[in-house]
Amino acid sequence: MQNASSPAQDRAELAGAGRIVVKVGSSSLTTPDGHIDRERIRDLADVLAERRAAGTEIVLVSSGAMAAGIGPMGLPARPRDLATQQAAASVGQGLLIAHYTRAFAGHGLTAAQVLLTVEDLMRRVQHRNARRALRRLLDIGAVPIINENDTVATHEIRFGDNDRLAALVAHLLRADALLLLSDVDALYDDDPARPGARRIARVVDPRDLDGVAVGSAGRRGVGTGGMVTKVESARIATEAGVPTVLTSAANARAALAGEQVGTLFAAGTGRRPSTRQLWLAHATAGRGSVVLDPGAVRAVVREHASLLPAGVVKVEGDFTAGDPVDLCDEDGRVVARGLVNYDAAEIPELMGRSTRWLARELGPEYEREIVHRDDLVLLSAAER
Ligand SMILES: Nc1ncnc2c1ncn2[C@@H]1O[C@H](COP(=O)(O)OP(=O)(O)O)[C@@H](O)[C@H]1O
Ligand SMILES: N[C@@H](CCC(=O)OP(=O)(O)O)C(=O)O
Repeated sequence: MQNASSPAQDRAELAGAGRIVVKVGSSSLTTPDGHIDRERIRDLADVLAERRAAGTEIVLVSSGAMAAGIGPMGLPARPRDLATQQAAASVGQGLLIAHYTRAFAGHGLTAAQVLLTVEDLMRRVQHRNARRALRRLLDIGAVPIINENDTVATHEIRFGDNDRLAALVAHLLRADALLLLSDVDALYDDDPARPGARRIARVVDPRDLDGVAVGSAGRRGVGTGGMVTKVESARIATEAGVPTVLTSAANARAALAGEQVGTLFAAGTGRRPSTRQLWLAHATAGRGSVVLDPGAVRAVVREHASLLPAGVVKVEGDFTAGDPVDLCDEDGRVVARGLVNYDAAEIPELMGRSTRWLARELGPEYEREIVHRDDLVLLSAAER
């Protein structure tokens, strides 16, 4: 995606933004022994309230639930098993919101907890619900504080990290900017702990990151995705037209003022993809795959057609209808991802058959596509 703006213009967009999504990581909110760092929460609320008072709508995506549950539950470290993680998040989330509520109330602002699941952004009806509720909260002047609903999320159905969730929320709400706050002041070209690592001030094209050592979570061990998910988040947001700044929580005020801190990822200028397409492309993994013959690859990639049973030659994996699956060519390259309309076990019987034949022999419900074009996104390999 092209971008012709200058560094100063990009920063000015942040300074003048009318609606900003701010994401803050666990490492910036909790102490090493697994408790909430009250001072950091107060500092963050001060900065955001200042900006709110200047008329900007603020949506906060806050991590830290699980990290904040570690101390109160008497755990020695971040738990490894899912059930204890869910329990810790449940304990920590309540405490986190209590602290935010108090800190924002000090500025006359109402904090509002919003817990989202993958389904809330994926499915059409829930998606509209989520957007309507968030918009209403902004209308009444509240500060929505979003987190993933960790207590009910399992490995199979979760965003997994709030960096990408924040980008999807920025897209959902058509935000003017996304601010990612971490414990590191910028993206560096190498692990920032290494001598000689240099700050990257501006990223205009994904190719600007060629050769950059984008590493995983920091030493504290409470963050989840490290720089990988932050860079991915910035990619999702900028593809959706939302400029993104990555910096430390300590630099939040300067970043919001448009100062040249952290790393700025400039927004693309292409057509905005749907949240569903963004989600499919960036936040899901295929639960299996279907292999397409060359004609079907052409139809899907070049003509943006739905995938019909006639073009499928093979099925792999054990998915059920509604799951994301990879669409591969006969050389095994993934060309697209989509939400499948059949269980894996049903497809062999349908492969190579025309929809008309299927409807006549098996009934009208078999006239449906394997993947409908609205539920399908091309992946970069196909677009090259
Ligand atoms: N190239 C890089 N530039 C900056 N930080 C990096 C890089 N590679 C890895 N990191 C690490 O990523 C960490 C931030 O990720 P994480 O711990 O998940 O934070 P958060 O809890 O804020 O989401 C930093 O503390 C840093 O050690
Ligand atoms: N939803 C999880 C946070 C997941 C996450 O992305 O954490 P982080 O990498 O610290 O932003 C929690 O509140 O514990």
